[in-house]
Amino acid sequence: MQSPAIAPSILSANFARLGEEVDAVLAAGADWVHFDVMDNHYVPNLTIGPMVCEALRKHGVTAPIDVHLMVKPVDRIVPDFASAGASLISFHPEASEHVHRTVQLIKSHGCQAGLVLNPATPVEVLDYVLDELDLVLLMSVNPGFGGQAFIPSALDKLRRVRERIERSGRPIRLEIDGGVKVDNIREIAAAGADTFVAGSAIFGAKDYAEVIARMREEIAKAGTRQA
Ligand SMILES: O=C(CO)[C@@H](O)[C@H](O)COP(=O)(O)O
Ligand SMILES: [Co+2]
Repeated sequence: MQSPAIAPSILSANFARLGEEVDAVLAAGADWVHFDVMDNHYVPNLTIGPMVCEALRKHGVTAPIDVHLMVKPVDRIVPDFASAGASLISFHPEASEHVHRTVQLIKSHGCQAGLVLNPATPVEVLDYVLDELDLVLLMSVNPGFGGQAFIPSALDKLRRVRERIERSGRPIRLEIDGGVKVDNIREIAAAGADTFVAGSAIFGAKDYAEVIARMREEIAKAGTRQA
């Protein structure tokens, strides 16, 4: 398993002060910046694009930017995000005509590639592409909005994907996204996640550092219990 990474979703940040919000959350101990891209077509919401990613890089953000594409079609926006400074680019298989080709496209632009599984997308979608991936992102809410409740069936799905990753023998990250809080992150980590997106739980708190520290403590407890 990879070392735990906490990736605050900027969907819940104050967009009027985005640069400061990202600086604050990284200073508070976050590892990555989770960047939710929505197109009002694949999902019923509209957010931010490559220009905002580039603006964060120009602002001085050096942490990995974890781009979660909820757009259809996917391929034509990939090069723009790569040039804008994305570190990882993940997409939903339902939004790509040719999943394997999109993975290769992302990697050919120098980014790490992830595939995102919606709550009702079966894990078998990974069967012929897992060996090409750097990350699997499991949605524990339906994509489109922050602040939704964690769907409990994601725990069993995490275990099933974790088994597949272990069998592959490759250092593939397993990321969970949606409804992650201090009070459920231990169970989520014990089920096999190593990368944790949290939007409302972090940006909705007064003290970002305190929430991130408590999340890390809970993740560490899951590790102790597994050992
Ligand atoms: O991709 C998405 C929603 O589609 C997420 O990244 C959310 O933004 C996570 O928000 P919380 O559930 O943690 O508030
Ligand atoms: Co997301």
